[in-house]
Amino acid sequence: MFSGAGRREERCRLYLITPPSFDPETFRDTLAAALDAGDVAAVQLRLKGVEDDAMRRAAEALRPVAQERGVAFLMNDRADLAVETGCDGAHLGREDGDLAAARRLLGPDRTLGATCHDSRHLAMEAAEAGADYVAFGAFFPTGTKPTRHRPDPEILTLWTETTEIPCVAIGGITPQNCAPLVRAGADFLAVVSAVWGHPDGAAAGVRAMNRAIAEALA
Ligand SMILES: Cc1ncc(COP(=O)(O)OP(=O)(O)O)c(N)n1
Ligand SMILES: Cc1nc(C(=O)O)sc1CCOP(=O)(O)O
Ligand SMILES: [Mg+2]
Repeated sequence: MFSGAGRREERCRLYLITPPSFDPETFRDTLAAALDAGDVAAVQLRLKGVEDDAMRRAAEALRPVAQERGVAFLMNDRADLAVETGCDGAHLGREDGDLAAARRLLGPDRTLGATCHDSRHLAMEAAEAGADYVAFGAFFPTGTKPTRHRPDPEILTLWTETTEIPCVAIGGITPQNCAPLVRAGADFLAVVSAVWGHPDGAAAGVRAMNRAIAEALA
């Protein structure tokens, strides 16, 4: 999905991150409905401040829903748990351990993603350490988590012009504001609220994001 420098896709795809809290058994159906509604490249399991067993249970419930549909399933923060629970990869931030060590743990075939805030320097270091994609953000204010960095969309253009490693844009992205990021070259848009918080449900959220991406590229 993300792996393989030199194989960037010519389109921009949706990357879903799970809501801040949910019941895995109930959320399984919500996730299935969202993934059946349109094009989604990846799902990230992001649960903060919970025990490892809660992450394991959530992965066990949700991973098959994604993988059965050909959607990559990534674990946030933890490369070790990603391997243990059969995830397709892990996303690590600056506080989540050494990227090169995570690369070794994940092996060559699983995906490694890295948070790079507003810094091309961090992104270049991440790519050198073996990241399959780099994530820039937060592009817009978000209520999902506190953020300190506000990159200009131009960072996406500068990145895509100079490297083959795909880039993810994140932070406050909605159907209404995503066009500049898509046009600047984001390979993926990562969202939480735009889909799980959509007033007409998550499936409508996926359809709205897909439509907005397509319109931005038309
Ligand atoms: C795709 C993607 N990009 C950025 C993040 C943020 O990671 P991090 O900085 O480690 O913050 P937390 O998500 O762990 O709170 C992400 N998770 N996914
Ligand atoms: C998990 C996360 N990381 C960010 C970063 O800037 O690194 S912003 C963010 C939250 C994204 O949620 P929403 O789509 O609801 O704004
Ligand atoms: Mg993290």
